[in-house]
Amino acid sequence: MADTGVQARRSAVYMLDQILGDEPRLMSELLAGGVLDKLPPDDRARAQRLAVETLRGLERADRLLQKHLNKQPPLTIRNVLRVGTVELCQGGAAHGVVNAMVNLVSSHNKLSHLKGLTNAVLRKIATDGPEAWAALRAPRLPKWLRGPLIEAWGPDAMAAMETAHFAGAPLDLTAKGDAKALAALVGGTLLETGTVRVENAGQVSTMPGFAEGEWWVQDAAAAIPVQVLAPQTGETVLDLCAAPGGKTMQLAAAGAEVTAVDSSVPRMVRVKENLARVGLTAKTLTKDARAVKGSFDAILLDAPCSATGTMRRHPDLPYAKDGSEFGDLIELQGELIDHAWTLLKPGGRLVFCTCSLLPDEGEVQVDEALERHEDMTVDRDALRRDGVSEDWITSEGGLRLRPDFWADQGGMDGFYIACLRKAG
Ligand SMILES: C[S@@+](CC[C@H](N)C(=O)[O-])C[C@H]1O[C@@H](n2cnc3c(N)ncnc32)[C@H](O)[C@@H]1O
Repeated sequence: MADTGVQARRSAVYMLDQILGDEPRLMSELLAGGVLDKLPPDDRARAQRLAVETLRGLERADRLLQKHLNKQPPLTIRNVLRVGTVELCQGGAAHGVVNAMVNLVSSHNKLSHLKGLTNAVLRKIATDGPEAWAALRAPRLPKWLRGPLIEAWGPDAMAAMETAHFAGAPLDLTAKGDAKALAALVGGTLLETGTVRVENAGQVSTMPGFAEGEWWVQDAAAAIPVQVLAPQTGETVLDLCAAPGGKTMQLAAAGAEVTAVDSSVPRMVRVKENLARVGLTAKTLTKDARAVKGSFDAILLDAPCSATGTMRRHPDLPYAKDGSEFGDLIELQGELIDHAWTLLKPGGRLVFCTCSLLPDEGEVQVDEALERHEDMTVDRDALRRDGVSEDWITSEGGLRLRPDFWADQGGMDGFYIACLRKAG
């Protein structure tokens, strides 16, 4: 019998039930908990793609669906309809999508009586949905996050960022060696900053050079902090908050003597696995960065943060979070900067970065750190790298990267990066 895709769709709906439910979970937590482990690899990829695409287009899907619903059905049926709507409006074959969704509902213990509704609504969407979909605005972020981001960057930038979130993200790779050779190997584009960008990539682990450890996945923006740090062969470099190790691998590939620290046991296992796959070495310490001792030539602090810069890759974040834990993270970031400063040799440099769009986790952190530390200055010259625009340099001397930058090349994650020099 032909694969009807019911299993992948059922798993996508289950993930959406969890992410959008009363006790919201992040997709990364669900995946780490093995939510898709029982599916064959193709279905796993399909389920994840369907859930991600549905979250990206959630507002559009809900707008189309509200025309056909007199009252809100239970969350699972809403998610069935949302997944079906997104598929239908993005070119899915009407017959296949509607049948799969009706089968999915028919086999549900408690909701099978809603198969008629599912059938009727999705048939209407199949008829008038695709044209209406294309005319709708790019989905907006939920208010709790939209407000602070408009305050920080203004309404036009917000709209551009929402367009970038809806567009999603290509696959970005960092080469262990020659980036030009990697671009040729994987059929990607070499960006000015040295990242290799691949459009419409398939399964990562089957791509050329993966098994040989010739590259790792890393967003173009996330590769810039290590370039700003500019590690030299033989320098002692402390990589604080290192897991899963993208920047650790960059530092080690540059020939630095790297000590990588992360407080998470399972995430540190991933650092070790990643280093082993690419054949690079670093000393690893699983502990709180605030308990680290020693003295280093250079330090990279990729602090835990809201991760709001990564929403084009993680569209679950604005739904699974509500900002309530951001205050604690902002406080921790300040503590981490202060402790890292005690570990830096005179004349050394600390690169502080976060994958956040909130100034409190970037520009404001640096402003406040400069007030606390008389021996700290900002090194603007360190930011002048190939592909890095002068326009991205902020008043206090950091680098502000946003998802709407490089829009014609596929965008980049949001990041903040600053290089802080200690007096010699
Ligand atoms: C943004 S991620 C780091 C990404 C990593 N640098 C990379 O490039 O792959 C932040 C990390 O900080 C770690 N973390 C959170 N609080 C920490 C603490 N107090 N000490 C050390 N690591 C911490 C988390 O476990 C998480 O792995």
